[in-house]
Amino acid sequence: MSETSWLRSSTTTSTAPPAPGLLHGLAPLLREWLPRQRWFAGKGSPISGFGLVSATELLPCDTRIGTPGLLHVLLEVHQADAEPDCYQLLLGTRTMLPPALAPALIGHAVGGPLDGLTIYQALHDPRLAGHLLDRLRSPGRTESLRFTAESGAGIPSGLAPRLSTAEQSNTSVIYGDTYILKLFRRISPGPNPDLELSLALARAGSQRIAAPAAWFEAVGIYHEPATLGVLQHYLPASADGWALALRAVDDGNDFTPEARALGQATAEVHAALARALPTAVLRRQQIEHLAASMAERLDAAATAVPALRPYRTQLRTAFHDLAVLGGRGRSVAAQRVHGDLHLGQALRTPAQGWVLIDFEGEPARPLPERRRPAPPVQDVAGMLRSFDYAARHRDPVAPGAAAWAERHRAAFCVGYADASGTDPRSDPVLIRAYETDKAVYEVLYEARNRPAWLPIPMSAVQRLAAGPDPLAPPRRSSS
Ligand SMILES: Nc1ncnc2c1ncn2[C@@H]1O[C@H](COP(=O)(O)OP(=O)(O)O)[C@@H](O)[C@H]1O
Ligand SMILES: O=P(O)(O)O[C@H]1O[C@H](CO)[C@@H](O[C@H]2O[C@H](CO)[C@@H](O)[C@H](O)[C@H]2O)[C@H](O)[C@H]1O
Repeated sequence: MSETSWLRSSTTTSTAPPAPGLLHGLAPLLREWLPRQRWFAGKGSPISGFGLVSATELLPCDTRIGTPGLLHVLLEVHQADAEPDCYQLLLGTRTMLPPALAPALIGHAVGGPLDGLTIYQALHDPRLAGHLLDRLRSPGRTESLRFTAESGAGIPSGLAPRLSTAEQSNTSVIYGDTYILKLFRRISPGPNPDLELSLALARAGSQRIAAPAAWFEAVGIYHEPATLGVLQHYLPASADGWALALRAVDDGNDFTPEARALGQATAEVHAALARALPTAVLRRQQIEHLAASMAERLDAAATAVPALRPYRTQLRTAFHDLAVLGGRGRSVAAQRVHGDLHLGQALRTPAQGWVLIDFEGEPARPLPERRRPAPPVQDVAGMLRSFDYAARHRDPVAPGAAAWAERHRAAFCVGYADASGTDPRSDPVLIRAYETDKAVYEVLYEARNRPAWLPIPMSAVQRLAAGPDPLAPPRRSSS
């Protein structure tokens, strides 16, 4: 027998339970390997157990001629004091006998031998990454995996794959500078907003996004399909806004025309989202609830980061003012938004100008919350924070940093107003609440991930705690 089918005795389908044998073999390998992966969100807490959600053999390993197998796994990871998270793995399987793992793949081994096979990260193997593209080109089901191509996508075969080297929370493969496949790592039931929003925008004719060409989902496992990966058009020769802004700061160049164009692009995306997807009007109760959730996030962040505590009382006034706004009968328009907009999420392209990517929202928030309509000022606040980050990335208290940030923040708002008719600064209570909420999130993010960067959001915390921005342009009455 030349074909080694791992799952011959244990194939998982939507109707059959996963075989414990497979999990038993994989568990010790994964316990070591998972915490070392950048996308693994549960670092710092030991893994207490695994649950196999599904295992699908997309390609059997042929031990006779030495061709690799491709195994798709959804795995529940249990850790103390937390709900289990579900992760998506794409595992390559190759025989231990010659021809063994190619030198280029050795660094990407997960472990083995397991049933005589070495297990490795499949997307590093061009043959397996190519097989996945082939699977996306031909719609249909393989057990609990459903592959869909956008009608008329016409995805060609044989595009050379390369793994993206970008710092990211998921894993992406670029195919011949034509497509980029993002494989989501942490999986939740329901449509991933990155697919949901970019598909809605593409179908509405927006040029401000990378249009999806194909995607795949897990079906029959949860109460609704879970998005697993999206193949989008690749934007060649693009540069991300963060890199461009840093260069402008370092070279002393004026970046305000780009900031203004980015404000216009953001407003265009918001307008298209409001047309394409459900909107809502937030009234007293919802606004008070919003303010209360922001205050809760502040409390949680202050518990985790002592540096925040001296500013807590003053920062709370931003959320109190928001609640008062609701109490006075003001309503706030809400719609689907990007949810985690910053300069790194904007690509400057030669053909389309600014394009926004990664509509997933803040990965730490639960999916239903990320899919809820929100005031579009949430994205504006994210981008305003990003200009402040760019100005202070070398030295948070550099002379001139505050002025650079203010000029570019203002240019972004002017651009937003050009395209939408409304300057976000005309709603100072709303924008201060959202900017405060974002700065608090960033304090926690930096404390956990990049402690050396903590002074950047802390400088914003000090500014926001001091009260409403004295440099703000004429305001509309908030009552
Ligand atoms: N359509 C695209 N064209 C070109 N580059 C892209 C495209 N989509 C993403 N990228 C690049 O990949 C990086 C990571 O993408 P992103 O969607 O932010 O991933 P993640 O959600 O995993 O962080 C981006 O910063 C960008 O450099
Ligand atoms: O990369 P993600 O989209 O997952 O976002 C997370 O990481 C970002 C950093 O990479 C972080 O953004 C913060 O740092 C940026 C500079 O590196 C800055 O431009 C952003 O304004 C600032 O918020 C983001 O908050 C976090 O969710």
